[in-house]
Amino acid sequence: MSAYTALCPTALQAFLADHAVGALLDSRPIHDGVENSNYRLRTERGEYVLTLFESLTAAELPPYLALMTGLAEQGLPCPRAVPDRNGRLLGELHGKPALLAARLPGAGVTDPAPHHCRVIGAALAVVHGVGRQLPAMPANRCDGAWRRSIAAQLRLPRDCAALLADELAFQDKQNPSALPQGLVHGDLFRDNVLFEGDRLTGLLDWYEAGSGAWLYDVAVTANDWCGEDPDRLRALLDGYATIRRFTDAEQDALPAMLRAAALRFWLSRLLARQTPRSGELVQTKDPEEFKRLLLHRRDRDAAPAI
Ligand SMILES: Nc1ncnc2c1ncn2[C@@H]1O[C@H](COP(=O)(O)OP(=O)(O)OP(=O)(O)O)[C@@H](O)[C@H]1O
Ligand SMILES: N[C@@H](CCO)C(=O)O
Repeated sequence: MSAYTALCPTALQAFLADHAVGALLDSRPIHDGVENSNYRLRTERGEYVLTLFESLTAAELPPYLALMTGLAEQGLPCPRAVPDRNGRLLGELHGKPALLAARLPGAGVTDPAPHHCRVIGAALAVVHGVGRQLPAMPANRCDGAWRRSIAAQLRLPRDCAALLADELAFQDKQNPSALPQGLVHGDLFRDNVLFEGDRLTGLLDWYEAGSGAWLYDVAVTANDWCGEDPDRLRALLDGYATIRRFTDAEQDALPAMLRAAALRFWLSRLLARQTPRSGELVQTKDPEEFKRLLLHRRDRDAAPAI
């Protein structure tokens, strides 16, 4: 669970008084997420999620809020911000940028069936298609320069350092910018997606979104949803391809891209473990999970084909 900032009831009441949501009936921290502080609120008018941004600043947030609004207007199940009485989407609470959004129905899927993987694959391809009609986002932050800068900050045992050096060298030889590009979510893990039964009801947490290779987004999503399970991976790729066919170059690049996506989260989780943040209720995620997956993706015999 992450709730870095504790909510003071008086400050929360004052914040909500600026929004036409009625009186607060209940508030509780949300047991998922590692980046921001999230609270589930129930008021006289309905259910909401309050996010206090712990890293992104008020100046950095507008493109992400515009993106979520644009996607929701195109019919995708993305959070809709509740404007305050002056029409502003972003407020401030405890000195942090604060966003009130309508709570979407459904719950995260921890053990997805191939069916869920097919649905999320197709949804991702829809996102990529819809993104073409929206203003371009800044470049995805987790590129080769980012990898190198994180790697330079890490203190690792010798075997991990050797694996990292070898993988960085391999990835430096790839050319993701030659692949089809556009909007990428960048973090479409299971805990950023809601399902109600078999129906997809929420695509959350767009704060890693950017412009980049669509195949990178497919690989990030596939690594978390499918792990080492080939049936889930097949289903996710098939689902995606029902909306947009992969190009020949993407088919060739998939094994390397799955490695790049595993490397990206191994690095960010290692950094989070090494530089813990203080807070009320803080969770970090296990870097070993992505080290294991990276080793699996490097195994030539296990290399998947589209
Ligand atoms: N609009 C919403 N409707 C329903 N649930 C939501 C909504 N926004 C957030 N949540 C819930 O809060 C959890 C955390 O939200 P979110 O993923 O945005 O937080 P985060 O700290 O940025 O997480 P991450 O670690 O993925 O970066 C989600 O997994 C989901 O359960
Ligand atoms: N989804 C990320 C955390 C947020 O970026 C992870 O599981 O490491």
